[in-house]
Amino acid sequence: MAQYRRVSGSVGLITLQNPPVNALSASVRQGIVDSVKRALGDQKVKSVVICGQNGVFCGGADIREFGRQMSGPPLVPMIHDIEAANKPVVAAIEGSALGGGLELALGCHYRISHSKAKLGLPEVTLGLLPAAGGTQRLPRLIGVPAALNLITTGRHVTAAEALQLGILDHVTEHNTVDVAVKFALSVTGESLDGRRISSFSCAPLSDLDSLFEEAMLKVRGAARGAIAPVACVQAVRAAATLPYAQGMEREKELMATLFHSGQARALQYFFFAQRAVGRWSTPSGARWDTSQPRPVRKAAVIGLGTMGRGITVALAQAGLSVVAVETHAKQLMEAKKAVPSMLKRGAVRGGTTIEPDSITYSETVQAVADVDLVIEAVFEDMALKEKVFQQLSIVCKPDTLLCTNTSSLDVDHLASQTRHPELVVGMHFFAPAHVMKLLEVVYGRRSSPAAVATAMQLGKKMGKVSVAVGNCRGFAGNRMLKRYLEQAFFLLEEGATPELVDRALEEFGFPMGVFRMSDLSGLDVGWRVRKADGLADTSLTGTSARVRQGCRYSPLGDLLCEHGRFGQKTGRGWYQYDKPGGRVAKSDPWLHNFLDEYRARHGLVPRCIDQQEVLERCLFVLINEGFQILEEGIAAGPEDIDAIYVFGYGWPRHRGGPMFYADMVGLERVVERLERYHQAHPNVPYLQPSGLLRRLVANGSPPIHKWRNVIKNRNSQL
Ligand SMILES: CCCCCC/C=C/CC(=O)SCCNC(=O)CCNC(=O)[C@H](O)C(C)(C)COP(=O)(O)OP(=O)(O)OC[C@H]1O[C@@H](n2cnc3c(N)ncnc32)[C@H](O)[C@@H]1OP(=O)(O)O
Repeated sequence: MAQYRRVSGSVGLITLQNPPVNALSASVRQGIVDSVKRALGDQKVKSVVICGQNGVFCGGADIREFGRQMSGPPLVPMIHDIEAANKPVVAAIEGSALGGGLELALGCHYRISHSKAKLGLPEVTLGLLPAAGGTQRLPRLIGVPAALNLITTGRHVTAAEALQLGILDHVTEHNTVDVAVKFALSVTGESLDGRRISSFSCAPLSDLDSLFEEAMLKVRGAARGAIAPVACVQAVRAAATLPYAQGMEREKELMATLFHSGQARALQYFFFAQRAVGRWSTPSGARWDTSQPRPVRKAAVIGLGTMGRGITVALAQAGLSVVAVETHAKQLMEAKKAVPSMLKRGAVRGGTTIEPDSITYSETVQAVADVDLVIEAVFEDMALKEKVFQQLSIVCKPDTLLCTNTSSLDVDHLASQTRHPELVVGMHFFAPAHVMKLLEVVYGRRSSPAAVATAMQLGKKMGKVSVAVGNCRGFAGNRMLKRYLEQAFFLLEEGATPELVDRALEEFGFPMGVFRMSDLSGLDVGWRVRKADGLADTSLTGTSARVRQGCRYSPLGDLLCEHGRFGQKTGRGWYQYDKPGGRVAKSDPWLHNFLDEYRARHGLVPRCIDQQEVLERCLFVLINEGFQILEEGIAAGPEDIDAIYVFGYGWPRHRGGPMFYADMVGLERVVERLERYHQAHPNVPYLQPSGLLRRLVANGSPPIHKWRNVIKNRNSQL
């Protein structure tokens, strides 16, 4: 709703009231319409101020209303009537003016903002465009290039930048509503002719066609198949080339195609999913709202390889004082050079400064005696990690939280090496650790609720999306990835090429297909893990070469490594590169020959494989593992898995995440295809639909937001 009152004798003050962000729900829109009518009809009122309660102007349209039957007054005529008013209307912006909130402000005659406010049109991130006149008013106000940038990226700008761009008329450090009321009094009676943005023309540009061509190329390149950025460019083009009324028609048309699209549904689901992962819970009953995080002021990182350096930077950027430990003198020396320059680059990007003395370096573990939390990031070797945890348990304060950055090893086993296993959790970062948004927080059997809460909160402080997951081989992300990789190898055995598989996945929206990705991260990484697991044994011949533990196995990756092909670093992998460290993947005749010979050796007759099979085999098996993970309680809900895949593995956000994608495709279809592939490949057990997936189908395939009920019912019967 909106509250209306008269202040300072002649100013009608309209306050939007819909906590927490004063989103423009039906009742808020009705409140605005009623209040504006009242203010304009009251002779004592000479000017109007619109603000939001609790220090937030408006977070935009109420996203929760989108999937439902829309009711209440529509935004476009509401904003039109404000702009057409014959009394000055001033927007008093505090906190955020986003989406429909900024569009409302653009309909006002003046905009005054607090210096700490953020403004933007983030609709594109929800699969939409600013359809309440935003695409037509903003270019008229600030020019086409700047408006294109804001509308196609959805980025939030500070009040200072908004003032510079011309979005704001004034920025204040004081009480914004008081300043706006005084300002409203001062402009009473002045002409509003030059204040209605819809009456402006866009500033002329010499070569409009090439500007829009370039913009289109840029968004298509970055969008990976997302349709909203393209529609945003088309709508801004309408602003630049058509009169306002026709531009508004075009905006409406384009919005109509986006509003009910699967991409908009996916992106809006993902908006809430990201926030849902913060409300974590574990099967033992620990929860985000009942667990108290411990304060962490000083942290340590053990091991300054690539991951350790990134983690050190992330901690320092979060304002912690960090002890960085590396026992190898050469590695320590290199880290001492690399970390400050990573910090410097980060500071340039983020416009911040980090005190270089917030990091101290040491060659001995003894240096961590007084820290609140340690993150171990040594080489992925259990014996080495065991030793580090034994040492830490002796050296650290008894209440120091001990975390491991392992990507797959057993957190419970590491906890058992310490005196306080309840203080041990996994903090699985993704490379580069100071850049990637994802953090898997892995709780062990004995991890205390406070330990989980502390790691989750520290992740948030570092700007990460922290997802709590249980302890199992590979946790959630890598466990699912293993199934995806296996299928990709099997497809090569059956006749596919790396190029075909990668093209299918890239057209789906992944930034890189599985083989290009493996070349980038290094084929030796997986080889080492498979060797440690006793899988990589290329001395086996005949049928046993392609079977391990009774299941189908492909030694293709192991064979490539034996040929010294580790990917980009060696200049050869699934593709060839112009030199070791080269980045541009080129098709490699050697590899195709190698695949032909391999198939012939094993009596495999290559067949034609289409993109649909690639997607179904690779993605459905990954999704199936996701259901298994949900069933086992390793992840608490589908949102956790989706956040992991979007933030850590390049799953295209406009497809919502693997679990949302399964919901979109239809669970029956996923089961049907998995069963078919399992029949064709009976020695691949992971193609068999998981129990939870089958149960959901048996329960009528409820929508994704109801899956937790099915999981809960199952667990309560155990
Ligand atoms: C057919 C024609 C139809 C025309 C329709 C007109 C279209 C208009 C387009 C829009 O306006 S779309 C909405 C655009 N706005 C946004 O994208 C802003 C989204 N919100 C944010 O970015 C942030 O929430 C914030 C405003 C910057 C605040 O951030 P903060 O970190 O302080 O809090 P959060 O944890 O993010 O949010 C708190 C709480 O509020 C919920 N929420 C936030 N914004 C909205 C919203 N616009 N609608 C509904 N709910 C919103 C958020 O989900 C959190 O609740 P939860 O329970 O924890 O999920």
